[in-house]
Amino acid sequence: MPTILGQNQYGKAENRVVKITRDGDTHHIKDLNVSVALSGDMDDVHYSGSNANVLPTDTTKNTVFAFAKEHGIESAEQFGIHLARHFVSSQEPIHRARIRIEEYAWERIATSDGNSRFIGADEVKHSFARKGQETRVSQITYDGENWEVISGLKDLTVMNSTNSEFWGYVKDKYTTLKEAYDRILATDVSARWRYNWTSDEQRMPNWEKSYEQARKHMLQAFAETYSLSLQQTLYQMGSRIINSRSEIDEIRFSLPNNHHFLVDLEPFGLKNDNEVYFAADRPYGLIEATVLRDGVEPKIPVDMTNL
Ligand SMILES: O=c1[nH]c(=O)c2[nH]c(=O)[nH]c2[nH]1
Repeated sequence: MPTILGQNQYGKAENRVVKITRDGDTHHIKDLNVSVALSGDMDDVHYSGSNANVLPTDTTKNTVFAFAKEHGIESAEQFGIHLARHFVSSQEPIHRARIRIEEYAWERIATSDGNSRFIGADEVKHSFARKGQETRVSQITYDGENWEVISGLKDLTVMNSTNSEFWGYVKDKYTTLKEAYDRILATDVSARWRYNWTSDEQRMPNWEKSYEQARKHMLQAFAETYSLSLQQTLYQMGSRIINSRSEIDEIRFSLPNNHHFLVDLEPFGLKNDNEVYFAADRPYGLIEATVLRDGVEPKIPVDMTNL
């Protein structure tokens, strides 16, 4: 049966590019997921395997990262226009470029009043929470006598674009990680906290207020901790909640370390001055721990996935 080639397109999908623009100590984030699909004179590669007209998908990926540096990311639309025009105008066999972009929105984390290192600023200049992501969760257990209330949240994505280091760790023959003195620290917070209220219904906590306050303290601790490891930041987040909310005795975190790797732009003659990052989705470090009020028995399960 004779066959003919129908519609075809190719390119690199889901290039996760994060661009930090540093305006003094105020940072701005653009976080995009960019997919490139090119089409044109591509019969030969399908019919005979000749790659003579094929710009590698790897090159389309590099172009996305290089353009983030060269042209900046003013808007997703503007960035997509630059890319599409480039592929069609620079490659004779390419007649059509479709650039799809998802943009993840971030908002600045508000600072605490008083003893913050960022007094005077309403918002931390380099700390962000991703918009509209999180899910609030709770588990209520009652045995006819006593209550156990565990509340928390998951999928609250946060990022510090500076004030994070990681060095001084153990190095064995398999260690290749370079020490970092200014890295991005990003995680999807999953936290569960346990209330010490168990029975007196007249003295029940105000659940709405407690949730808002616990969330706020946790975010402020994330933003205000100069981090030497995600473990240290986790402990600060937990102890900030325990110290500021007397109704909460225990909190457990599961924090993926969402790695952001600086992209090597040297091959394109470009200097990457901590601006353009590849946001990797896996594998990721997973940092988990419980923070307790001193003297309290831990009760939140180690594995919180079903909680
Ligand atoms: O904050 C971190 N903690 C680690 O334990 C770790 N391990 C690693 O490779 N990177 C990091 N970062």
